[in-house]
Amino acid sequence: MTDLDAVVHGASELVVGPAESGRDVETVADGAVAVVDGTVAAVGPTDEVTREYPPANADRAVDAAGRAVLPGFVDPHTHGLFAGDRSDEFAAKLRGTSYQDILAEGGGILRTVRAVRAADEATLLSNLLGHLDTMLAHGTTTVEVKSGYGLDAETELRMLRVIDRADEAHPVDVVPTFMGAHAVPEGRDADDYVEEVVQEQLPAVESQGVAEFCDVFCEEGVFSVAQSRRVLEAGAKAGLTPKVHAEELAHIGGTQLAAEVGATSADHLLHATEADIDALVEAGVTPVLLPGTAFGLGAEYADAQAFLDAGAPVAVATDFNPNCHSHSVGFAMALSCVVMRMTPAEALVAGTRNAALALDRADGRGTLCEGAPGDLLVLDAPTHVHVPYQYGTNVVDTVLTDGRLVAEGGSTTYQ
Ligand SMILES: N=CN[C@@H](CCC(=O)O)C(=O)O
Ligand SMILES: [Zn+2]
Repeated sequence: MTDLDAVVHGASELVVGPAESGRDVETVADGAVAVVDGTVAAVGPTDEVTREYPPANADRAVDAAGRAVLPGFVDPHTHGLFAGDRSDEFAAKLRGTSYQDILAEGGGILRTVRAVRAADEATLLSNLLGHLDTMLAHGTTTVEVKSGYGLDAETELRMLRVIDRADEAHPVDVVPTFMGAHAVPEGRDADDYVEEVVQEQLPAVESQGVAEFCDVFCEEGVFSVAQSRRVLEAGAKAGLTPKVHAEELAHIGGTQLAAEVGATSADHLLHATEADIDALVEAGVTPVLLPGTAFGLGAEYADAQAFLDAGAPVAVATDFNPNCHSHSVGFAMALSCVVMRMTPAEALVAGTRNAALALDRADGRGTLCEGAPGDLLVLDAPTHVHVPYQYGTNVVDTVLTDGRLVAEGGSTTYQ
């Protein structure tokens, strides 16, 4: 027996997914979508879809009433599990203190590490679930969450366990990434710590089966290309797919490394060169741009146009973390348009289908094509353009995951 979970109909604009060019979106006017057993069963004009799937027969019928319907947002880069408060660093950065200075003085990531080590599992879980609620109300239906605020086997595993429990408990689909190589712990030598990650942390993560990706902060003054390669190759042997934080604060070669190790994504890329971009495209690595981070740091932005012109499937993410406290993919899309000069359609594809590529999801996620997960949004606006156009406003009204209503009017509704 199949179950007609939901029929959403009467959309002024139903965004199915990227158009063939990859730089535009395919839309249906007066569109509808039917979700059966958690999966999109039909999309098309309202009269056709509702003839086959009458709203009266659905567990949930939603009259979009002239508003836009989009695929749920996918956020492929966050450090969304943390404890403590770093708002004072925001103020210090505004007065001119650099991110690196804060880190060198034991602040930044290292400060969050101290707070996370001191937090119990229940506190961490409650923190993460709270952030997931906010993300969901802003339209995120799939999110990647990294460990990396433990920097020892015990705390890294605690973080990954919490990420797994949050995935079980929450309607947002949570993708776990191990990032033991997020910073060098205080008082430790980087080479020595890399060996701890490889010989102690990775085997523990592998034995618990609690992570899908392995990420590393390949950055001047953090982990060199050689150290990052060591971690990513050991991660791959442990069954974890590589991801790389590359060329964020300086250009040191993380992008070429991402291409060499066949990473799923290379992220940040503020200082990537033309040769780097070509290498990523050649190797099929998805570039993930994080304009919210550049915004918060007052830094230069990645050259989105160069990536788009090279034919790269540009993805955007929030990089939600204590240094970039934005839960909103819509805000990242607004910055993508206003600052990186992407079109609203390019920004939407970047925050949906391409973001799913950055998480190796080949199940149609980030689109509303037949067979895709029934994760979708009804905006309080007539077209997708309103997501970046109404920057600073949450234009997401209704959220369904797997065809189930989970948020409405800015609040979650699941139990
Ligand atoms: N750059 C490294 N990691 C994070 C920042 C984490 C933090 O400052 O706590 C990022 O991607 O922006
Ligand atoms: Zn990051």
